[in-house]
Amino acid sequence: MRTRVKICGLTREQDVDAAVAAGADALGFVFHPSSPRSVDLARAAVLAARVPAFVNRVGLFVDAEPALIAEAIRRVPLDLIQFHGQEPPAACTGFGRPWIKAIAMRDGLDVEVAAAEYHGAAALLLDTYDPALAGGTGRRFDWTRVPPVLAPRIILAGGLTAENVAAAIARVKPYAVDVSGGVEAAKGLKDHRKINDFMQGVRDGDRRR
Ligand SMILES: O=C(O)c1ccccc1NCC(=O)[C@H](O)[C@H](O)COP(=O)(O)O
Repeated sequence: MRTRVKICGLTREQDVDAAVAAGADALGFVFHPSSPRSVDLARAAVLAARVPAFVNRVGLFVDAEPALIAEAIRRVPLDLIQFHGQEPPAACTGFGRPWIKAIAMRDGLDVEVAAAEYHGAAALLLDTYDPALAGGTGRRFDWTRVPPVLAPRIILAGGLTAENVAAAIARVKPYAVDVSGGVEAAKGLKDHRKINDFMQGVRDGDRRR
C-alpha cells in the first residue's frame, strides 16, 4: 500500500501549488488563531480554491466554537475536518464532513482506548504531546507506542522530516503521514525542496513497508 501524505499549515499560494505538484494527497489549513500557521477564512478560501480534484482540503480546529466550524465549512471548500484539541467525540460530529481526531501521545495514554472512543473518526492523527503547544511541535514521539493493529487508521505526525520519514513508515506502516515543520523554511512558509525531499522519503519508506 502507498502511504498517503498530508502537508499541513499552508499559508501561501506557491506552497499549495508545490505540495500538489509534489504529489501530496491532502493539504491542511490551520484555523487556530494562536498558531504561527493560522489563516483566516478569506485566505483559506483562496488557497483551497487552487486545489485540484482528488487532493483533500483539511480544515484544522483546536477546541473551536461549533459556529466557527460551520462558518468555515460554508465559506471554504473543505473535504475533511481535523480536530486537534480536547474535543470529545460528540463535538466532532454533525458538521457533514468526515473528520480526523488528533491524539496527543502523552505518557500513559492507551492508544487503543482512544481509538475506540473516537470510533467514528475517518482516521486518528497521532502527534507528539507538548503541554505548551496544541500541535506543530516539530518533535517526534516514540513510534513503538503505535499498536500495529491500528496502523491502517493512523496518520503519523510529529517531527517528521525527509531524513526520518522512511524509517517511520517502515516501523509504523501508517495509513498516512502528516508534516508541517519538517518541510518549512520558517513557520508557515514551506520550502519546496524540502517538500520534494519529503515525498522522496515517503517513496523510500514505501519500498520498506
Ligand atoms: O501547526 C500548527 O501550528 C498547529 C497549531 C495548533 C494545532 C495544530 C497544529 N498543527 C497540526 C498538524 O497537523 C501538524 O502538521 C502536526 O502537529 C505535525 O507538526 P510537525 O511536528 O511540525 O510536523
